[in-house]
Amino acid sequence: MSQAGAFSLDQLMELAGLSCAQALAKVYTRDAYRNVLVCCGPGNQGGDGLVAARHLSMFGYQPVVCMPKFGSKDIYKRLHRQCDNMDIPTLPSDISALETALPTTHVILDAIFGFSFQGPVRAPFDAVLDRIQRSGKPIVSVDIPSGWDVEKGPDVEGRTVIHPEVLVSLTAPKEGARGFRGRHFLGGRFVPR
Ligand SMILES: NC(=O)C1=CN([C@@H]2O[C@H](COP(=O)(O)OP(=O)(O)OC[C@H]3O[C@@H](n4cnc5c(N)ncnc54)[C@H](OP(=O)(O)O)[C@@H]3O)[C@@H](O)[C@H]2O)[C@@H](O)CC1
Repeated sequence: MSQAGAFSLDQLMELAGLSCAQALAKVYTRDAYRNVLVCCGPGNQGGDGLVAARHLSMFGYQPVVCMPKFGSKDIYKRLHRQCDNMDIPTLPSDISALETALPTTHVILDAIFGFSFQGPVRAPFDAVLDRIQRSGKPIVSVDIPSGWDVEKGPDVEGRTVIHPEVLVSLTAPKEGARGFRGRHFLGGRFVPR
């Protein structure tokens, strides 16, 4: 990871979010999948999601941000302000707003939990994972699908987990994603081969 240390968190997040937006755009064309619901968690992965929303907007998509709980770091506020400045809407934090948005959503970017997630899923994200997984919409997950154990993968008893069609691993695929059989991209290439 020595080369990753040469970048600031802002730069790492920018590269990660851009990779995610590019991967989504490669699989889901703007003409057929214009409405992208960008679901963000309270950690750095949520920051990746905010960056991706900005780039998706520049690519001609119509992203909507779902961020039911804001993390405390200043960087998330700055990234969210950039989305505001680009007129990218953010849903109200209640679950009914997400339920209302899902029928008109074409594709979901799952930027909820990354490698620091540890189960079981706590509110409000338990309901968020349930609704987006049950929506039947195609999902693109960032780094590790939300709800999956970063080492052991998706088979966690009694837990709703996201089953994406596309995964964008960042820097290197995580051990838990070994069994993933969908379309798999590697983004944020900060380390040597
Ligand atoms: N590191 C890097 O260089 C870079 C990393 N990058 C990206 O960041 C990701 C890792 O980011 P991270 O470490 O901030 O944590 P992440 O997984 O987003 O979220 C943790 C948050 O979730 C929460 N939470 C946890 N468990 C929970 C539960 N059971 N139920 C409910 N909530 C739970 C918990 O919040 P809290 O408990 O404080 O409310 C905590 O704050 C990584 O996968 C990659 O995508 C890129 O930006 C490039 C640079």
